[in-house]
Amino acid sequence: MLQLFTEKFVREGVWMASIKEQEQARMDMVVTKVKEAIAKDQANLASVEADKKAIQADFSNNVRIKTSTYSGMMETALTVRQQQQLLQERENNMQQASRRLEILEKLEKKPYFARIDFEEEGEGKEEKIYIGLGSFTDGPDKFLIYDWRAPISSIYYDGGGLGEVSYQTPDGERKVDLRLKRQFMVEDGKIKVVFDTDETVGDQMLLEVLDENSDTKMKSIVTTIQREQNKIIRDTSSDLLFVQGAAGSGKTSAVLQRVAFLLYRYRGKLTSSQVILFSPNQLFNDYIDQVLPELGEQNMVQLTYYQHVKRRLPKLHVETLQERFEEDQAPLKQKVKRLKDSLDFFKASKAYGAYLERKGMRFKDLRLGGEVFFSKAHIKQIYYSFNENYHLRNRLEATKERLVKELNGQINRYAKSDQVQKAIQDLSQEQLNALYGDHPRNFANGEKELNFLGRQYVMHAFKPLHQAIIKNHFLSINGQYVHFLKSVPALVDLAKYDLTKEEWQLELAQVVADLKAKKLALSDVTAYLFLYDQISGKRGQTDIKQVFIDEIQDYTAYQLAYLKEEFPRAKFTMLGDLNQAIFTHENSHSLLKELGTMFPQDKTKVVQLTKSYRSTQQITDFTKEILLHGEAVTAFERAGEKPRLTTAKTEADLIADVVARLKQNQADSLTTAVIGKSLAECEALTQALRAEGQAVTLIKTENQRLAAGTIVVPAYLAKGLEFDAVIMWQANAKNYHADSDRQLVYTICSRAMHRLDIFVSGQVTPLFDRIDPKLYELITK
Ligand SMILES: Nc1ncnc2c1ncn2[C@@H]1O[C@H](COP(=O)(O)OP(=O)(O)OP(=O)(O)O)[C@@H](O)[C@H]1O
Repeated sequence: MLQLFTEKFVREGVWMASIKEQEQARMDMVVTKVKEAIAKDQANLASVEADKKAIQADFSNNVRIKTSTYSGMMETALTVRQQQQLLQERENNMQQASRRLEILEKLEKKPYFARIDFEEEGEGKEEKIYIGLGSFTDGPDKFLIYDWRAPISSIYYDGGGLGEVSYQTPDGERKVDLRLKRQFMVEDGKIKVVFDTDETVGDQMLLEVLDENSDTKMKSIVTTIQREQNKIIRDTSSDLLFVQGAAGSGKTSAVLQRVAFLLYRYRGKLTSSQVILFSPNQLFNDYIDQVLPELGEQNMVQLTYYQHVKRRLPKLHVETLQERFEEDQAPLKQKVKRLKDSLDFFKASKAYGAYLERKGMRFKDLRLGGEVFFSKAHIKQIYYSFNENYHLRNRLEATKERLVKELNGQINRYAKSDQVQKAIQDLSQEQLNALYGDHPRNFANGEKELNFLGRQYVMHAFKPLHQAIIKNHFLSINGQYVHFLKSVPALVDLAKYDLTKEEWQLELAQVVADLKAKKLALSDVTAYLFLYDQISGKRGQTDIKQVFIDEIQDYTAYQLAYLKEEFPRAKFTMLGDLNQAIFTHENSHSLLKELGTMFPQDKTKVVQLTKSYRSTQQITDFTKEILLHGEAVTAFERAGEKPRLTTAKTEADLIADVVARLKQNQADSLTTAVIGKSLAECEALTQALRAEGQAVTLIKTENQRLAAGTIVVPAYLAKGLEFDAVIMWQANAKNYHADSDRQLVYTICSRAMHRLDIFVSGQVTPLFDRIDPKLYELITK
């Protein structure tokens, strides 16, 4: 029997070896052609560049600037325009050519990673295609490589076994009989390993990829996209695509692949600057910024919600990530936050906006030199003098127009006044020249000239006032926001949020004090901006076509509703794990419900990802038990060590063990992140580790870069990241006791790919009580 098996393996081994040879021969042929194409493209690029230089040289040598006559000026303008167009055309060609060249250079190293053989229904002949990062042809329609985003490539990812499968084309669904699915691991044009997929070796390649070590930059998953991830990547029909996925299930990876897919699918109609990705923090932005370039695409716009709002409020201190995380929330604050974060509060903001169309606007006097020029009562009277067809935007515009008109009237009146006329007589020649400016000095008579100078003089003096009108300085946004908060009891049922009117008054006093100190909590910022947008009639950014929001569980319904108003033409992809809500806690579970009311049902798709790829089976089995409903999470079968929980009486007793662990990890070539709860705790630990001779980098703010080697990082900055080994520092009952800490503990532990250690002095967090002791190793010091 054993002999039979051995023979079978030897036979298969020999067979695979000859397949590898054949495939390598084909790959060599393709690489040669890619090289030829590179040489051709380089020559092309050089000639376009030379062409561009020639146009520039021609321009500076031959264009004579003629400004003495009108026709001369027109002629010059036309020539300049023509030259600019020529240059622009060359510039576009160059950009396209260099992008193509970049892809070809990638293809030279790794032409493709998969082959599929299939027969299309009704075609009667078998086809075989190779799939890589970009398409490459050898003559019209002779594809040597298919782009992974081409419709047909989908069947490689849609997986399962061989046999009948279907794929979507822009013209509808097509069926094929899939006969072979072959994967290649390639380095520098050489095939290292070939896998033929059948029932027995389904995920061999994935296993190899997941076994690799972490990096300070995220990598693309193009070679091993899984079926459920493929659905997310290729969806084109939803206005809202909501991806709920376990930690490490590939949400971020899939969504970055999706951006690349959409840029390909809508080439010419969608550019990377029309795609925005909101990330949890700046560190994460930095972590993922190589994925799209690796896929041969340009990065989309990437920012955090904080950056997005903060840049509009430069003069206010907006609560930072750290403040938000580390503040101790009193029960009243929590109730208030629940209300302010809700869709009810958003609706109240809208209702208040509608109310302002009739009354309630707050204005500030417009002053000049300390004197009231336009009083707030006057401005208010103008504002509400327009009929009810005027909405807030038109009302504001019309008010400004009226104020400018009145200002002009005043300017004319002042210009003729004796006071001004006298002032002009006293001006020096230099000051007069400044008043004339570029204006021709051929006045019909002296009076006209004096009038002109008078106007100029007054206009100059009134300029700050004019600016103040244009810049809406007569609006009182702080006063208006406070007024809105005062009106809230009439707009929302406070009892629904378990709040009394007295409690709301307390909150109001707090916001007033905050605004005086030029501060704003994050839960007020969005409502504040939205109010300003309504009053000023700011239009949404209609050019943005795709908005991606990662770690959606940390957003509030209010913020999402606001983003939807801001990007009215965009389709949304939101991804998150309601089990990792570290800022919004229990609210996160109602988020999905609230989202459901914001988008049309038939245009909303919810996809669940339950398989976790990041961690070994042992780590995933452990981390999912931290959750109350973790049973839905399944581990990808990759074996590793059990997580280890080390306890000691005092913190000092633990340091030596942490150091020993770090050394072991280094010896095993594993990069470690030590994750603590607060920044203060991380700072203290960093010092202790450094005193023991460990070179560690402390990540203090999100604006830092992820360094190679061991890092110490507070939990709220570890979102979305992953590390070979994680040391959770001080998982004690003091740090993590409430049920609401569960999600944070889960987030920390689920950052580990290959090894997880937990250190505790004092009492272990009760959140571990429910974990089966068989799932970890307990070491008591
Ligand atoms: N199809 C895949 N092929 C290869 N690797 C994958 C695949 N899917 C996920 N991974 C890997 O699993 C890890 C986790 O992926 P990712 O960070 O995208 O997950 P996530 O769902 O966003 O996680 P979290 O919510 O915990 O931040 C990454 O290392 C990623 O490369």
